[in-house]
Amino acid sequence: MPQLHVEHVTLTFGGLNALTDVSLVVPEGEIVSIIGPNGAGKTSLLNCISGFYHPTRGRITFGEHDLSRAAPNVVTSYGIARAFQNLELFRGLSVVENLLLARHTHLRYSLLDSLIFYGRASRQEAENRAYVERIIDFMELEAHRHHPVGTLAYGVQKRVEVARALTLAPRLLLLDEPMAGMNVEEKEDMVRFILDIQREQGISVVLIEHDLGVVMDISDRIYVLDFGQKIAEGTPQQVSADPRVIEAYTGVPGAAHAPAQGAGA
Ligand SMILES: Nc1ncnc2c1ncn2[C@@H]1O[C@H](COP(=O)(O)OP(=O)(O)OP(=O)(O)O)[C@@H](O)[C@H]1O
Repeated sequence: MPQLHVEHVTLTFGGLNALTDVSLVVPEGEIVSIIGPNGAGKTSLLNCISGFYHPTRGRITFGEHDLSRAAPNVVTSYGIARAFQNLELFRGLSVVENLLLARHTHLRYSLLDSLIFYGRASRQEAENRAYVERIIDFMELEAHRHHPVGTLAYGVQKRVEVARALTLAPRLLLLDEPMAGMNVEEKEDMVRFILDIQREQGISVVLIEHDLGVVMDISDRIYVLDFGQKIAEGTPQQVSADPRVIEAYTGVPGAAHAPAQGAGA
């Protein structure tokens, strides 16, 4: 499975550097979190990886693919899917319809294909439905499958958003604050799903999350951004003991003995 490499990426908007010389690696099958205070550049980095922004300088690769100038649909075709902070779902459509639509958009076959290769198109259609049903089972959405997404509890909608990304059969999943706005029970469920995605499906995960308790619990590796620069990286233990991280979160210089965990962002 390919690794993601972000190499010396700088992203500039007008005079502002949203990212300055940021490098990171996401090894196969690992959960890598990106944390940092508000405005640190986390979403900008995710936007660069997923093709919504292109780095001003630097390079991003996924296996043999260069993502630095790739459009979002091309990045998706390389096996990278993203679940969005603000849900990208059709609220009037049911869970099944949303997932089928996402899978169709990804695995498009033309009208001509459908006419000439009718058998192939209908077989593909049956496979799509079976695939979507497996994702529904995996994300425990059976009870909601025919409900319009807009009528579901917020925590369930976030789960559908992750399911939508999974229908693209990714090898790397980008999760932008998947637990924002959730209660404790919903967060525990989401943590379990993220761990299952990693362990059972072998999918690598890049996670942006403000709940540092969750981040410390489930990450293999953490990168810390502040004002667009990488200020620390390492295991949860290393990062939570790093004085630069504690200072970035608390604003207290040299507060080396204050616990970073639960500092909030
Ligand atoms: N499209 C844009 N145009 C101009 N500035 C932008 C744009 N996108 C992001 N920025 C700026 O880049 C900086 C980093 O923003 P970004 O949203 O990446 O931070 P973040 O760490 O994700 O913050 P948060 O935790 O609040 O979501 C901010 O100063 C932001 O205002």
